[in-house]
Amino acid sequence: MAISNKTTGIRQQREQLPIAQGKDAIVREISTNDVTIVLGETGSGKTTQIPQYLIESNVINGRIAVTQPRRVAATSLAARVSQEQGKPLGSLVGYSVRFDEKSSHATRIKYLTDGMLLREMMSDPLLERYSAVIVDEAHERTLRTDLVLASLKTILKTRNGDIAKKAGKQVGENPLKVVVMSATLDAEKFSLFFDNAKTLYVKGRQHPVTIYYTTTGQTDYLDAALRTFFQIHLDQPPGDVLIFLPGQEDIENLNSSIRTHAARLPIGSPDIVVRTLYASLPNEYQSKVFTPAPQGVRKCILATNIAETSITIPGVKYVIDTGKHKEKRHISAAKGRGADALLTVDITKSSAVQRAGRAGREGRGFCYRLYTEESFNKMPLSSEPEILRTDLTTALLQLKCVGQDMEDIDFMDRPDDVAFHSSLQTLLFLGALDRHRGLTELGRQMAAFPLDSEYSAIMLASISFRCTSEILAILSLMSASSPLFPDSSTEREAASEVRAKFGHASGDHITWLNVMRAYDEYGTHSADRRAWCRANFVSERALRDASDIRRQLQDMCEKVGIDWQVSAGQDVAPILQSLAKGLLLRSALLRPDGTYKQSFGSLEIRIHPGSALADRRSPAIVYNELVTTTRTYARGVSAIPKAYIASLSIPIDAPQTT
Ligand SMILES: Nc1ncnc2c1ncn2[C@@H]1O[C@H](COP(=O)(O)OP(=O)(O)OP(=O)(O)O)[C@@H](O)[C@H]1O
Repeated sequence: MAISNKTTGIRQQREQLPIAQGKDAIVREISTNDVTIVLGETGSGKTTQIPQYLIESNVINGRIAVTQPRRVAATSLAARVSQEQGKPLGSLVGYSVRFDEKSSHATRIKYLTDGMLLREMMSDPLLERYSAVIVDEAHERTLRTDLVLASLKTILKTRNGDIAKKAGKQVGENPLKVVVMSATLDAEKFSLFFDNAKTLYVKGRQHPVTIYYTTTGQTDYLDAALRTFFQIHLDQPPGDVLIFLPGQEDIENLNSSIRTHAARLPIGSPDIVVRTLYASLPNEYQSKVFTPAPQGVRKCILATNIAETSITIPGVKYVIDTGKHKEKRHISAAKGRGADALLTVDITKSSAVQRAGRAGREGRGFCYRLYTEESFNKMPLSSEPEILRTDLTTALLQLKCVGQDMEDIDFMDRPDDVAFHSSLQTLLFLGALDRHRGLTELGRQMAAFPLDSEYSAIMLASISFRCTSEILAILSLMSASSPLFPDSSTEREAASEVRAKFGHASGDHITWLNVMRAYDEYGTHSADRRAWCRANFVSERALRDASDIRRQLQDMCEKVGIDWQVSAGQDVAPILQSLAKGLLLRSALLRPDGTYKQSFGSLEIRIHPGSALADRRSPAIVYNELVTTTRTYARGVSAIPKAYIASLSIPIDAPQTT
């Protein structure tokens, strides 16, 4: 029968993974140590197998959390492991990512983003609902991974160590096991951080991956990727191709070049289907990359580094690695607020190894590195931890809510004082902390929403300004994964004419609200809505995504007793007041030359050309974000009365310590 064949097939696959040989040793070590570091080659079976071994061998009788830096990894791993267990997704094996969860009381293995685990700590500071936490892909050192690692170190002391003893609790009553995993981490550093934790090495990879390098450096990585893809397509046996590119724009460009070239191939050449995968693509589109191509068709997946770790895309035999990725860097201003810059930079050795590891998961694989072997050898092992180059405001607030102070926490790498101080000021200004750095009731309410602190502050301000319905629509669009107005250059002119009817003199936020209102009124029939979006050059994806997010925020409001239906009608003043409450530290004043200067910082800013306010001179503005390319641009901009800024007393000095 088909089902039992499938089950036998999966069982055999599990048994053939390199990790299967070390199963007993792994189980034994984890059962005897509080913390274990597991280092094993990509594809050896760490992420899918270790949680199952721990459950199957009864070493862990409670629940296991397995963290992932990215949501697509969490959801696809949960799907795979429930299939291996022969159980529906959300029963024995589940997942939890922001705005999406599939788990139940029966769930024993939960794959979740590290951000979601931090969120769970707010209601369960010692993570007592878990008997084991597995931190996967720890080499990535995302901000949240570092926060999870630091928190686990504190939790271990309470649940397993001295503090439990002192509190009169029997040590071992509900001890926690921690496993830290990766294919490419600096095991010694992690082991030292966890008081000389035991390191296990899983030997061997399932299938060999042959690596090719270019003989000279490539100046145009898009052109090189295009040529390499067609060489594979025309000369190599069947197998899907995964191409790593820095960002969405490159993905879209290469997508259209591949389509154009494919149309010109000689008759009889195999067909090509192109799929894309990047963070701002909504879930349902992301999961399309996992659907097999029809027989005889070669699938080409264009992805950013979100496909770099943890995931297995069935069918992928060839990987093309451009050697580039985008990295967010926080540029600190000499005084006050800085800006985030998204830069295209060379990848690290860890990334190169992980990328190659996406081939060879089901059979022999091939990786074409579009750089020289010498460049590879010169790459640093891993990138600078995110905690050293990012804004810390929301992290700081979350830690406060679980009773931890960033100053007292033992981090693997400590953020510098400037970044720390600027985040403290933001929280003080938003009213989340008092002058003694104590958490306020408002701060606790802010942290309860899965939004950045500034956005939560806007949300809570809307209650007193009586415009929660409108603010929820705006915040949902601000949190949606793709932009409302896609910037396709071919349609730019036509688009701007049509969109003008939604435009509002105050700027982008009310313009977005107008679009969402029109979309809401247009009815619920999905074909009609799609046609309406196309005719108006707005992204249906963004609106659908925003509608989902709004529904979840509405549910959360209901849970905490906020009436989300309160509306300001056509009056925009309360909406702008609420926005200003959260965004005032992101405000700027017009200068005579038409540029802007931050009100609480020293950066010179221009309004992004895609903004509704691009051609206007508004005396004072607030913005969602700053993006630095050759210049610094404000995106998501609204004009506000200058008096809002002047009237505020900003506690700009260092907060007092007690
Ligand atoms: N969705 C899937 N479809 C088919 N095979 C899969 C799938 N997920 C995993 N596998 C198989 O299981 C193997 C082990 O995957 P797993 O994610 O556990 O490896 P890993 O050691 O954690 O690797 P990495 O560090 O690259 O994440 C893969 O190489 C592949 O053969």
